Amino acid sequence: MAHQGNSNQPRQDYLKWEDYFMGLAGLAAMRSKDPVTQVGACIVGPDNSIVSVGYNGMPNGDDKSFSWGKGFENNLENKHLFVCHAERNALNYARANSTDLKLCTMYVILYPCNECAKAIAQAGIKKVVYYSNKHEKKVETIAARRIFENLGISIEPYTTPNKIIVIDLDKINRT
Ligand SMILES: O=c1ccn([C@H]2C[C@H](O)[C@@H](COP(=O)(O)O)O2)c(=O)[nH]1
Ligand SMILES: [Zn+2]
Repeated sequence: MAHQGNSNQPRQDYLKWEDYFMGLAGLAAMRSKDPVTQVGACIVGPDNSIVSVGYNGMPNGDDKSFSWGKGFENNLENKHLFVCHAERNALNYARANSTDLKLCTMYVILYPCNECAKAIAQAGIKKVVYYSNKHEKKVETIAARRIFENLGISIEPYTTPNKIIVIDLDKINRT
């Protein structure tokens, strides 16, 4: 029997495309400084090329002038009025590179809010795959769903059972 390392067969447990793209969105989310909800988005071209990634963060990464709090009576102490959403950051980066997004798909960790849904629609993206819908009862999410439905933008949950993707950087040294 051939030693595994000498096999002439391709690996079978390689990362499938959907897992790769959602994994990249998850990796981008790990850059977020939001203490509660870290969101990442990955925009993918029709040829499976990575067009852009983004995550939620304060404008220009300024964490000193803005609070990451929420639930404060004074809305100006809450993060929500200030934080730039992952989807918008990914769209802005793609636009800065003049990419036509019409045939692209967006993979995103959280179901987009209404503002992101509008930006996705304006960019011409026709397919969105999301991981969590933990804010599904919020009016922003309900409005987003209406935008997607009315404009015929496909919004699908990520269904792959692969919820944990381990990145073992040192594996290369053991094989
Ligand atoms: O479409 C969206 C919606 C939300 N976000 C970001 C904005 C905030 O940083 C968090 C939400 O915080 P909660 O504590 O869960 O209210 O998610 C986003 O990037 N994209
Ligand atoms: Zn949003």
